[in-house]
Formats: sequence, C-alpha cells, structure tokens
Amino acid sequence: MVEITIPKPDDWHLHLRDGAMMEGVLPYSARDFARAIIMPNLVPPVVTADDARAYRDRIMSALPKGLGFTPLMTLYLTEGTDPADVAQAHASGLVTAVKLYPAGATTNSHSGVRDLDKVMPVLEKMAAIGMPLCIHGEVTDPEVDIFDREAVFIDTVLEPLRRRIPELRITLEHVTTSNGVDYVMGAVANLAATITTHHLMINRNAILAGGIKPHYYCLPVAKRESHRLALRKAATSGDARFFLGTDSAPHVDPLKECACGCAGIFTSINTHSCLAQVFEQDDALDNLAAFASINGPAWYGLPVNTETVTLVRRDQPVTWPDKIETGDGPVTVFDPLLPIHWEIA
Ligand SMILES: NC(=O)N[C@@H](CC(=O)O)C(=O)O
Ligand SMILES: [Zn+2]
Ligand SMILES: [Zn+2]
Repeated sequence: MVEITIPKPDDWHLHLRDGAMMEGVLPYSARDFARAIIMPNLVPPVVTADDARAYRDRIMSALPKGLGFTPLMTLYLTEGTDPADVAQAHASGLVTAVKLYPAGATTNSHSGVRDLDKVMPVLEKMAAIGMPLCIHGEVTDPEVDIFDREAVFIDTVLEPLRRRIPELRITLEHVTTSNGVDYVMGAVANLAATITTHHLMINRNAILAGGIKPHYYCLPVAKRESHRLALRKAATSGDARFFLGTDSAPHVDPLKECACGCAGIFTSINTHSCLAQVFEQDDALDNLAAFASINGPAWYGLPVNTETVTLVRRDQPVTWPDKIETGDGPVTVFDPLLPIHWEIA
C-alpha cells in the first residue's frame, strides 16, 4: 500500500502551554488534528470553569486563520475543587474531562492531589454525570523505583479507586507498561487508555545508552523493550479501549539540556508520520484509523471527524525540522531514531 486515508485524527492528550510557547506549537496541532484534549497543567493551573474559559479563549485567539481546531478543555483537580463548578462546566460543554495529577508526579503537578479522600465528592459527582477522569497514573512515593511507579499506582491507587466508584469513567493517560495494558484489557467497563507516539517507538535505551539524552526523557519514563512491545500490540490491535494521546509536551531546549532537565517530548509535528510507520511495520495499517481517529471519539461520546487525512508512503525517508522556534526559544522535535517514509499528502 502506498497511501492510506483516515478520518482526521484527534489528540486525546496534549500540552499546548500558554503565551509565546502556545503560539509556537499550536499551528502544528491545528494542522494535523481536528480536536485535542488540552492538559491543564499551566502555572498556575486551570482549576475552575472560569480558568478553562479564559484559557480556551486564549487558544482560539492564537489559532492561525483558516485552521479549524477544537480544544477540548480539562480542569486540574485539586483538593479544593468544587463539585458544582465541575458539573456546571461539563453540562455547558465548556469542559470535557477532569485531570488528576498525584501531587509531585510530573511537570507542574505540585497543586495536584495528595489525599484522594479529599476529592471523593468531586469524583462521585463526575461518576453521576458521566464525566471522564483523566489520570497521570504514577505514585510519587520516593521509595518506589521510577520504573515501577505506574504498575504500583495501578495496584495501590487505581484498582481501589475503581472498586470504590465503579461508575467513574477513567482514562489512564500515557500508559507505558504491559501492566497498564493488561489492566485496561482486563476491565469490563469504564476504563480506557491513551498511548503516546514516542512510547510506541522508544524504550529506555534511547534515554540512557551511549550518553544521557534529555530529549527522550518524559514521564512516565520509557520502560524496557518488552513494555514497548506490549504497547505496540495494544495500539495496533484496534481494541477500542486504546487510542492516541500524543502527550506532546514542549519545553525549550535550555530547560531540557541542563542538570535537572524537564520531562516532556514534543511530537505534535511528526506524530502522523511516525504512527503510519509503526502501523506499517506491524502490518496493521488497517487499524490506524481505529487508534488515531475512531476509538477516542467513541470513548468521549463525540462524532468521528468527517474531514479526512491521506498519508502517503515515500520511497525516500521524509524529513522535518530538528527544532522549531517559538517566542520562548527553540524546542527540539522528537527523533524516532529510524527512517520514516510516511507523510501527510
Ligand atoms: N509527559 C511529560 O513528560 N511531561 C508533561 C506532563 C505529563 O504529561 O506528565 C509536561 O507537562 O511537560
Ligand atoms: Zn502525565
Ligand atoms: Zn502529559
């Protein structure tokens, strides 16, 4: 096959940031995706409906003319979040989901949740109205090895939470382990997972072998090869519980290339090329639409996009810039470490 046409994909987990950085990265998402779930971990975070409305307005004002793109807003769950504010924001269509960051788990998560008991009223309200909870699924206990934090979260936090509120619809974000894949596959209902572009393509060697490579560092950190293969299998299977969330998370190069570099990989610019390569390698191009365009809307109760995108296989490897320039500084683009032959027609 030399080309494939699929409904225009959506990105079910995206960091657009704010200000000059947002202006720099938004055009790439708006070009290649119809909609995206916009992560709320700004500084300060997007906590209330008013915050979400103001952030959505800033995104819409920064959107290049002629590009149709719908930001699907989320609220950052804190121990002070008001269940009524959340419910109202959802009912009005302003907000699609709520995001749970365990405090300290990842970039800009210090305002996150320390004690789940404190947010039970919000979660119960969400379960009652069918509003999804997106979760960064890692424990923050310093005693737990960083490569085990997702698996331990599933056993000690997610499973108890799902037993406590079985009606709550949960998106386990950026799943990185076979434990996560198995757990989602074992769930009868109300659980789905996003998978990033980069976790399908790299394992932890990309970060640590042959010198430390900060542009491959993200959270959850990439795991060993067997986990990557489990993610590939889940993503390319067509299983409706798995869909694309790029977790494209731009940081300017000086904040990545330093003694304590930020976590996050910028992939919104080359995700479609990378994904087509992955699905071709796994002989699963027929399931690319399910993963990138169909399973996500089904989970979020939205229509599949009517616009389509055609991906073409070129004989020669395709290229893109190593870095993009933003008003805040340069941002390095994800290098998948193998030749990519696919591009948007
Ligand atoms: N994925 C990352 O490594 N970083 C994200 C936060 C997140 O999604 O955990 C960021 O905001 O930079
Ligand atoms: Zn996260
Ligand atoms: Zn993220």
